[in-house]
Amino acid sequence: MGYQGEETIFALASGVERAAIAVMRVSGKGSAALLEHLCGTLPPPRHAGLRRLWHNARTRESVLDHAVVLWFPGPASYTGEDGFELHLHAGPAIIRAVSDVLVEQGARPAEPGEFTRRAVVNGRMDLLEAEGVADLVAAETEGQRRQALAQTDGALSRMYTGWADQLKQSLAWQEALIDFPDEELPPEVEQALLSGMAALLADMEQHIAEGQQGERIRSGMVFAIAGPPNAGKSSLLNWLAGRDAAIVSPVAGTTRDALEIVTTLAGIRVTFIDTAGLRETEDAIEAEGVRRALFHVKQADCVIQMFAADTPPRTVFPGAVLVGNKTDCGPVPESVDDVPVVAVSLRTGDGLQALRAELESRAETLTASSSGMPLLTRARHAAGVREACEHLQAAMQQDWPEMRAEELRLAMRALGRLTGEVGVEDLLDAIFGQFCIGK
Ligand SMILES: Nc1nc2c(ncn2[C@@H]2O[C@H](COP(=O)(O)OP(=O)(O)OP(=O)(O)O)[C@@H](O)[C@H]2O)c(=O)[nH]1
Ligand SMILES: [K+]
Ligand SMILES: [Mg+2]
Repeated sequence: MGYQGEETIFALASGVERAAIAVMRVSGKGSAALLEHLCGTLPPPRHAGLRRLWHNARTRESVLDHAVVLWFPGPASYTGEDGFELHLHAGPAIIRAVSDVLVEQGARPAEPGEFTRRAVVNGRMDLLEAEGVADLVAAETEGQRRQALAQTDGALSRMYTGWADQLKQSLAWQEALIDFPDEELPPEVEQALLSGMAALLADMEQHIAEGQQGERIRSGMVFAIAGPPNAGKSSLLNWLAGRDAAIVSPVAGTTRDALEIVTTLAGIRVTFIDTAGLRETEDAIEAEGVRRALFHVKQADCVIQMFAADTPPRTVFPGAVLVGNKTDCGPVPESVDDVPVVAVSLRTGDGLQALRAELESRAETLTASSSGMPLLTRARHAAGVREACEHLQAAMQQDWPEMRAEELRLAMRALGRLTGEVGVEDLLDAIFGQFCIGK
């Protein structure tokens, strides 16, 4: 603790859009001197004070603004360093004038994510929590907000740290087995060691298996609408979008290019893709459309398979939501291949509420954690846990005690890299480069 960034950095922490107030954030060694230069006396720590900001408070040279000032002495600050905030009137000329004084006095504009990076370097948060901050700032949906907030609160960090502790415990036992001849330790120790490792491995594997769910919440998911021509796929897309996004016509083969709309379903960001009607065709362009439709069916998190009342499908795509359209024209079968059919009419609105409920429940199922464990949210996490799993597996298969201990150490290191405890210098640039300036 007590680390002070040699360079004092500043950035506008509020957005660039027109607003009443702009928050200028400053952090680093020179903060106290800078704030005194601007407003004379420091307000009490973490208490808002109304101050005149001067070009130079000592000489009382030209007032820049009247501002609310907050003084955050380290180490109990966001970055762990001394820092302060100025709540300025948000006029561009004021922001420029204050920035100019800060630069004159030796501060420099912050790089993207530099405040949070300093917070990590100073031990105020770990890497996972920092990634949570980035996700929280970017969150657009309720699901993203909830997940990012949990990660910022350390839910994922605590789980990984707990796993690393269990590995450390196993390692301690393993080393005891190495150090003491086997007569002195009861055989149950070896047994307990192995069953502990097996239980941990099962948890990790479950976590990886649920990995997609967290990534789906974070980046959203894709529902592809597919089925034969004239089933009403484009009509469904327009209903979901609440506007005439796609061309609807009685001509079979109207849709060629896949068309996307983005909306929120049960708090999850969902992209719906309308695709070309699936059929054999001589038309080269339509054939390309069909090829793309099949590509989207394969890639999607969920397929909405549509058909018109009079032409039910012979086979159902795996996991599809089956929708029978045009109930106004005739009866729709209750199920196909034991898969229940949601019967609707996009013309009359019949069944659409039930369809929305079904789609929402799909969105929830596809993003739920069945184990109750916090979900991993990035490919980086999946790769790290997978690596830890591989070493743990290798440890369990090892008969040679020293090698087993080494595999346990490697598994611990893989988890340590996730929270940023070990060897992450190279990771920092990659992670913080994606932040916005001012965070
Ligand atoms: N009677 C009736 N007609 C419908 C209904 N839904 C859609 N239609 C009509 O069916 C025709 C085809 O609808 P589209 O939405 O273009 O069907 P599509 O599946 O996108 O067709 P392609 O893009 O050619 O594959 C249009 O004339 C729609 O107005 C419905 O519930 N009842
Ligand atoms: K059509
Ligand atoms: Mg269409």
